[in-house]
Amino acid sequence: MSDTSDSGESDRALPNILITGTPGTGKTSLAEISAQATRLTHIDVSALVKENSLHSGYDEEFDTLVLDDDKLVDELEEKVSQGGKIVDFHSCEVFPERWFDLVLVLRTDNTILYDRLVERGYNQNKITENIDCEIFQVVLEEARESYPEEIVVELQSNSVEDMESNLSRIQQWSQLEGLALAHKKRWE
Ligand SMILES: Nc1ncnc2c1ncn2[C@@H]1O[C@H](COP(=O)(O)OP(=O)(O)OP(=O)(O)O)[C@@H](O)[C@H]1O
Repeated sequence: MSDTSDSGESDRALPNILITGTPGTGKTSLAEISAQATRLTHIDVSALVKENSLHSGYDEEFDTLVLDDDKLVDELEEKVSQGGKIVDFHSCEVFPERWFDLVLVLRTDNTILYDRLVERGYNQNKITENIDCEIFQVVLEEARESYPEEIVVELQSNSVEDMESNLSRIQQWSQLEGLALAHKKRWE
């Protein structure tokens, strides 16, 4: 069953949310607690890429896997088209625009992000690359270029209070959007 009608409108019964942002900004943490608090299912893309070898090798310099975009999109298409997913990944331009009803870009202050990346054991090269990525807000610009501006929301993710506030916004939004989608389906 296609998930888009001729107008490109999705006919998902439950919304899809993408949580993106520089590595270390808290995507997986927020996605996990949000899935527990809503009817949305969490898809940790980084874990999926590793488990299903959705990459074309390993980049020694930046200590990272080289993503195979086509393999990833093929793997996710059916799952995401059903709706009701909260997807977390540090990049967003690889995904079709029609997949998501809301794109949350997490932002973290550089000093806080630096400490998190050190704690995670990243090498200096990888830390510098990610801090530069956050300073130049690479992921936010990528999200704004890839999705309609009105569905891209920037959220601070520095503290536990921020995480709690972000969670309650996701809970409220997913309930409202879920109602709206159900209403739309009922009256189509
Ligand atoms: N809002 C927050 N306040 C304080 N600590 C946080 C917050 N969000 C995440 N953290 C902590 O920061 C670290 C990184 O979080 P997490 O793994 O969720 O980031 P991520 O963006 O998913 O990283 P990656 O993209 O590498 O998977 C974890 O130790 C987590 O507990």
